[in-house]
Amino acid sequence: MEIRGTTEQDFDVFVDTVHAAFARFTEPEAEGGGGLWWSALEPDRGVLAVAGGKPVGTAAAYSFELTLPGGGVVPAAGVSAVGVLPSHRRRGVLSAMMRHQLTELRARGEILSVLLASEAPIYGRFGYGPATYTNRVTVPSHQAFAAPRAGEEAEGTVEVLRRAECGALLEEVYDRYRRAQPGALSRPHRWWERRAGQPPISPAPRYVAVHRDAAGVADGYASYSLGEPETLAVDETIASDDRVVTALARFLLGHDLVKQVVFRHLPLGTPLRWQLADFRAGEVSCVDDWLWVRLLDVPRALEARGWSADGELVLDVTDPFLAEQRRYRLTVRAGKAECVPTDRAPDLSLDVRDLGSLYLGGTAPSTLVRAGHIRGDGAAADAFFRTDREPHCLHWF
Ligand SMILES: CC(=O)SCCNC(=O)CCNC(=O)[C@H](O)C(C)(C)COP(=O)(O)OP(=O)(O)OC[C@H]1O[C@@H](n2cnc3c(N)ncnc32)[C@H](O)[C@@H]1OP(=O)(O)O
Repeated sequence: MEIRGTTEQDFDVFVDTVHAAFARFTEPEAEGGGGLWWSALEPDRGVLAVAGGKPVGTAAAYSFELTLPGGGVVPAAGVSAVGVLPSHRRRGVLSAMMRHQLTELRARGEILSVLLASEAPIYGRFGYGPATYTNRVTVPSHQAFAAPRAGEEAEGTVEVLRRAECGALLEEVYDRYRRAQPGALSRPHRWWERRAGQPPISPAPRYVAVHRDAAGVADGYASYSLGEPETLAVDETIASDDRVVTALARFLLGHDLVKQVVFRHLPLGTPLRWQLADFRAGEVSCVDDWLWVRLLDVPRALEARGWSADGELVLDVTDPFLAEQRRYRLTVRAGKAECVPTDRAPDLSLDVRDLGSLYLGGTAPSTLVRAGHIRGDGAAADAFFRTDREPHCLHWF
C-alpha cells in the first residue's frame, strides 16, 4: 500500500473515494448538487491511500484559524474527509494515513490540528481529545421569555432575509464573532465563495434573521428553516453580544404557524432555559462532543493561549502514537505563559489526547483526574486552565 499527498489532478478521484467510503454525501439539487459539498477542499492538502493501483482511503486538511482562550488566534489544520473503503477496513489504512498526515503537519510547522469525529472511539489513539461540546434545546413556540432581571436588552431591529439575499453579510458577521469566541474556527473566504458544506454557507434555501444595532450595523444572525411539520429549526445563531443572541431567540420563538423551535449547536452553558418563563419548557437533547484537538507542538501551543492563574505548572506529556514523552515547566505571569523543558517532578502526568481536551478550557483537569485519565492535583491545575467564556465551535467540516 502507498500513502501519498494529493495534487489538483486527484481531486475527482479523491471525492469519489470519500463518497464510496461514507456511502452518503450525495447532494440534493436544492443544495447546489455537483460537488459543492466538498468544493472548499484544498487539493494539495489531501492524503490518498492506494492499494493495487486503486484509491482505498482518504484524509484531508483545511487551513483554518482557531480562537484560543485569552483571544489569541492560531492556524489550525482542520482534518476531514477521512474514509477507508468498506472492503479495506481494519487493516491499518487509517493508522498509516494518520501517521503520514501528522508527520506532514508537523513538517509544515502546524502547532495543532482539529477535527469532528464521526464516532468517538476512532481518534483518541492518534492523540485527539474532545475539547468543545454542544447541545440542542427545543422550546415550544410562543413560550414566554421572562423579563430580564438585571441589565438591558439589546437595542436594535431584526430583519428577515432570504439566504440568497444575504451577500457577504453572513461572512462578515461570522468573522467578527469567531475572532471573539474561544474554540471557534474561521470559515475561510473560499468556503463562502464556493458555498461549501452545510447551511448557511451552502445555498440551501433558508431564512436568515439579521439583527442590527441602533446604528443599523448587522451584529448577529440566525439561519433557520421550517423543516418537520410545524418545527422551526435554527442552524446557527451567531453574535458576540449575548443580548443580541437573546433578541434573536425572542424573535424566533414568536414565529407564527410553528409549534416548536429547535435551537441547534448551542454551547452547554447557553442561558436560554434561564430566560424562559418556564425553565422546564426548554428540552435539552443531543449533548455531544464537537471539536477535537490534537497538539503537535506542545510548548508553542501552550504559549499561544491565555491562562487564568499566575504560577508554575509542570506537565509530563506522553504521546504514544508518535512515541514521545516530554516534560515541560509552564510559568504564567499576567496570563501569558513561557513553556520550557524541565526535569522537575510533574504536577500533572497526562496523555497528549487529554492535553487536547484541556487546551481550550472546555474540560477541567480535575474531571480527567477523577476519570482516572490524568495523575496529579486536578484542582490546582483547574485554576490555570479555566476560561471566562466556554469554548464553542459550530463550524461543520
Ligand atoms: C474527521 C473525519 O473525517 S471523521 C470520519 C471518519 N470516517 C468514517 O466514519 C467513514 C466510515 N468509516 C471508515 O471509513 C473507516 O472505518 C475508518 C476511517 C473510521 C477506520 O479506518 P480503518 O482503516 O478501518 O482503521 P484502522 O484499520 O487503521 O484502525 C486503527 C485502529 O482503530 C480502530 N478503529 C477504527 N475504526 C474504528 C471505529 N469506527 N470504532 C472503533 N474503533 C475503530 C481499529 O479497530 C484499530 O484498532 P487497533 O489498533 O487496536 O487494532
